[in-house]
Amino acid sequence: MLRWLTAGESHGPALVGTLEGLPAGVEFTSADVQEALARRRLGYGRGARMSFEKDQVTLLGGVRHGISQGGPVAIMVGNTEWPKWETVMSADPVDASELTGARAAALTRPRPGHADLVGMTKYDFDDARPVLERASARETAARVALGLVAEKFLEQAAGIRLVAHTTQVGPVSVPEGAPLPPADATPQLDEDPIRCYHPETSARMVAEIDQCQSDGDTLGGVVEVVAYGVPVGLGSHVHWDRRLDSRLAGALMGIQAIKGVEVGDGFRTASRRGSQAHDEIEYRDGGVTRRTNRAGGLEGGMTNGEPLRVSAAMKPISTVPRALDTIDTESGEAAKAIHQRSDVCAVAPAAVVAQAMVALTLADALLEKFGGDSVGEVRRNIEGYQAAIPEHLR
Ligand SMILES: Cc1cc2nc3c(=O)[nH]c(=O)nc-3n(C[C@H](O)[C@H](O)[C@H](O)COP(=O)(O)O)c2cc1C
Ligand SMILES: C=C(O[C@@H]1CC(C(=O)O)=C[C@@H](OP(=O)(O)O)[C@H]1O)C(=O)O
Repeated sequence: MLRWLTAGESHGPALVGTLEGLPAGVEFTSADVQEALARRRLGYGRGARMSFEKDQVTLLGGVRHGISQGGPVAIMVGNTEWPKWETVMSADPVDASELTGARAAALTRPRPGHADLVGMTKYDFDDARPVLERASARETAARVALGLVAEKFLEQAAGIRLVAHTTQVGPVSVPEGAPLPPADATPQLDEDPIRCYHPETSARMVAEIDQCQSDGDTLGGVVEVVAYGVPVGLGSHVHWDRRLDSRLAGALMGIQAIKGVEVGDGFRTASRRGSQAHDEIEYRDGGVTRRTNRAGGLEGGMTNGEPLRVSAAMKPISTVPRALDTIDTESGEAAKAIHQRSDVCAVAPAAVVAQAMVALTLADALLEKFGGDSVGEVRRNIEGYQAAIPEHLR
């Protein structure tokens, strides 16, 4: 079983991620983690904070000389902006006279679409700061760090490769039937800053973001994660919480601002007839295959050997520059929501986060099916299982 936890606040000194249950022998370095974090920062529509703040990676435990040791992996993602926030976000008590300036003032105009108002009520705060600090998607940096480790494990133990792409920004979508990005795809971000791998659509998405920004508004969209080389039989049909589709949906819905998840063609299959919705099975090129992959590689809650495809729909960024109506919790009057700066569209970084969550979920399912305390043992277990599948069913 693989477990993961994160801790830390948006303007705290660092985020920390812990991954427990990772076998020994997974090769990765702090440079690999740093690279994954850099991918999460990029993407057209990100706000000013991304340009000056830097992530500083420290591998705190569970890895030695670039190889996992079997113990919990702990990764710290330091925040270079911490000195500016040291007093406001100090863990230890500070003298009230030290708390000065706009950052120290209580935030009493909760922003619609954020956790601010409900969090203040639920946790009994008269300031939204403690709520927004933890609700912020800055936390996804820790998940991406852990997801990179899970991805290395998947590739080294099972040859599984993941790629994530943007399929929709606001009303602009990649055309139906466009080819999936291949396993080794890396977008040229100067040509495709939205990570959609479809140049013509990418340009339209960028134009849509520009228009939205000049209108003082924000955008959401849809991302898809594809996993290639997943063995048959991860997950199970026997119980609801063992179905891999249910676990993937939960993992993706756990990302800030994700409001819907689709497996394969998802909602589109609801409008089709059965003959146009399912994937007929055939022998081709000496093996069993599906003629189409509308199911996204999952049947009965189990992987079927076809590329796994899961999509997540992101709502538009909640902090709208053309400030939305709210209330002031201190004065009890109507007010305009606070807006300092924010992303206009964060769909491209959400693709990187979605990839991390799918990697962690698949790594957990792989270990559940095959077990093993080292990468070599997991690999041998997969090979043994595959060798026992009758030839005419492979
Ligand atoms: C990668 C990423 C970046 C985000 N950046 C912002 C942002 O700059 N401003 C903002 O208001 N919301 C941003 N969000 C979304 C908020 O965190 C989210 O809307 C908020 O937590 C409430 O959403 P919920 O109701 O799904 O929790 C971002 C989300 C993600 C995944
Ligand atoms: C810092 C990150 O994203 C932040 C997520 C976020 C939010 O409300 O979720 C709001 C923005 O921060 P701020 O409100 O301080 O400008 C983003 O920059 C990050 O992804 O590393």
